[in-house]
Amino acid sequence: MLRRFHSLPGLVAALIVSFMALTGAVLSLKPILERTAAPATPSSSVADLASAVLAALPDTESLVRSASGSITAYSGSSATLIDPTTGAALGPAAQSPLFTFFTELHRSLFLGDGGRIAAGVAAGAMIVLAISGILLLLKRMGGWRQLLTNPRGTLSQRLHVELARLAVAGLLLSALTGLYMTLATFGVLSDGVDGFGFPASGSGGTPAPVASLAALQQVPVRDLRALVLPMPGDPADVFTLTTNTGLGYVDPATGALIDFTPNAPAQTVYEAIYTLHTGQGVWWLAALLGASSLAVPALMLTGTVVWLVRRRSLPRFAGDAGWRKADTVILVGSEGNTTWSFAATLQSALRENGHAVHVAPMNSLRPSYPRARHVLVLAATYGNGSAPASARQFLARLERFDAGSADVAVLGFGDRKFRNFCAYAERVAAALQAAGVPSLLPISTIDRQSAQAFAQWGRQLGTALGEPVGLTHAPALPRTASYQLVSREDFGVEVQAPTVMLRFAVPRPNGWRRLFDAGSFRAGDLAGILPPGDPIPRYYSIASRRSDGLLEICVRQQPGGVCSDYLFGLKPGDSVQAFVRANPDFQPDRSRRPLVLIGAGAGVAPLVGFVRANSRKRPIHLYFGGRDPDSDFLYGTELHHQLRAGRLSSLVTSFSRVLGGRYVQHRLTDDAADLRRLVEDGARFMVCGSLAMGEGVRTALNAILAPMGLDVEKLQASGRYAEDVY
Ligand SMILES: Cc1cc2nc3c(=O)[nH]c(=O)nc-3n(C[C@H](O)[C@H](O)[C@H](O)COP(=O)(O)O)c2cc1C
Repeated sequence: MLRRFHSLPGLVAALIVSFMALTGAVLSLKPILERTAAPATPSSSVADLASAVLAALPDTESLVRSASGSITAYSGSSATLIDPTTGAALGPAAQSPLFTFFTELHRSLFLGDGGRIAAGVAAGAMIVLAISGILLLLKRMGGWRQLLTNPRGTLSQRLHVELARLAVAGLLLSALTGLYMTLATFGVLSDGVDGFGFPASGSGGTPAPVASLAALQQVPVRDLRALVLPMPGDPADVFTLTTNTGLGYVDPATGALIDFTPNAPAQTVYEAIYTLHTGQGVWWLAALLGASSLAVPALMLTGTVVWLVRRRSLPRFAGDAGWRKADTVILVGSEGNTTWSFAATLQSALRENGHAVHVAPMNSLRPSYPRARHVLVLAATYGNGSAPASARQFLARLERFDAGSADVAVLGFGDRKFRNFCAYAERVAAALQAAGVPSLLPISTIDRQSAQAFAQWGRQLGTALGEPVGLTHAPALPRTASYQLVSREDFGVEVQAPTVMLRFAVPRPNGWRRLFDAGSFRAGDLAGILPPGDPIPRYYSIASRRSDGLLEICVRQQPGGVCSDYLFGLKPGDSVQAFVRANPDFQPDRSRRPLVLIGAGAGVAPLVGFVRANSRKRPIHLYFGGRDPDSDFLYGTELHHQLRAGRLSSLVTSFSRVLGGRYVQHRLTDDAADLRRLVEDGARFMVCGSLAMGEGVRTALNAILAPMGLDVEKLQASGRYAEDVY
């Protein structure tokens, strides 16, 4: 919803908003130029100034002081620029035709009231864009604290975020004040100016010299806005004096101030808002507003690219029946998009059978589907059994769901090497059952995108529907790039734990392609590697950052492992097909509380990356498990260096193939008292390694935490325990 708010009015209003912003940016030059030519603020009085001007220009009818401090004397149709200190005439005052043109263009596009309304609508659109953008950013970065951290994603996404962060305050200010001024123009809000009352009449006495008039002597020139002189030959006429604080009249004979009316509060507000919008008299504000406005076309361009990329990444389904007409609804919970390709195969098989099919993300679950007889939910699982991106709102939406006469089948997609195999799909199936939605089929699961298992499920579905459903699925290849191996280091061969540290050069797309490049990554993210001839990627945790220019992973050779065998065979100069994938569930939080990192073998790779990035020197305690310090102590030299540099507070190692060898979980038990103290200080745990090691660590930590009334599950529920085990 938020995204739709940010993109739909965004694209529709982008052009007019950009136009308003660019004309506004031109106008912002005016206060800046005026500032460069600004006269010194004189300390003299209005009486002295008027007297000096009248001596030089006896026909002067009025004096006007601009927000930037320049003074103009008007007489009939002639306007003369005045030196505010001496009152001397400096020459004819000419309005810049450029600024006059742009002012009118910006206010009304030369279209009268219609243009003024369009300008107001553009201001409203800008407000919607700015606020929805801030909320999206908060969601994306994970809260206020993270708002200023480095953005992620494609170059266009990063540029969009960086520019928006710089410009949003100025743009919101321009838009809010612009909208206020439009509403004031049409009388919806008051500008506090109710027209002038009748000017008071003077005493009718003989006019005294202007320099001697007390009321004018008391007003310094810096407070003057305008002084209208009395008509010569009209003894009853008076001076009309407008100052920063109000409007009054001055008797030309006695110099007394008559009927001074202070500005109404609404006028003061209007004037403040006018200044905030135009930056008049405040050059640095004008510069800020102008610079923010210049960002708008760039935001429009990068925003459009972001929108196009997102659209391109969502699979398109030809012949979608729409949710109102569909008899079968397929809902997809996916993060890496592969489940969408299974949905496409299913959709086309059902359409061939004559079904009206609608396919949508699980997040788009509607309160009801009027004609649906079957709802088929295809859901992947992520992290610790959590929902993939396109399903995060599903369970909340389910509370308002009325299945009507439809029944439901859930198909889970996952990977058995994770502890919570298809756990999210199971949660969805349980929630549907609890909501009383009748079941078409019991839940089934697909391990590692198995096309055979999918075809088998198709046969079960066909039996339940009473029609053959042939699901022949050809997995779609993920979009990859070529990563060339720069160097490799081998470990653990002597202790039967061959592990290789591989460093690849990060490919940099050329020219405009960089805008679409999603190749940014940080330690803890995943490198998806495609072994030749195999469409299913294998994921490895990354130890480096994109800015290092290298993608570094550690791979343990698995007996019969297709991908690990392939990677072990690589020589420097060889290339692999790979892509990177964010792994937000396995990232250190931004707090300064202690971090306890536990890793064994190749699992230490992302943890070393977290230590490298610890420039704030947050307390980090690392437990490393291996077999023999002489053979598989990965990153041993570097970790000792990080200890000396203060990025690592303590390093505890544990080797299993040495005399009295032990596993890393045993070292945790040795340190139980210290660990409990760290937990009291709010420590967070991050564990990376094999499934068996992950289980051992859990068991040890549960025993350590028990006296505190805590366990790993509780820490996990409060976001203080993350694991990446396989
Ligand atoms: C970072 C990551 C975490 C995963 N966590 C789990 C998990 O906890 N349980 C599971 O069964 N599968 C897990 N998987 C496997 C995915 O669910 C599986 O590959 C699925 O087919 C991906 O579908 P998608 O590409 O549509 O998102 C994980 C995959 C990745 C990349």
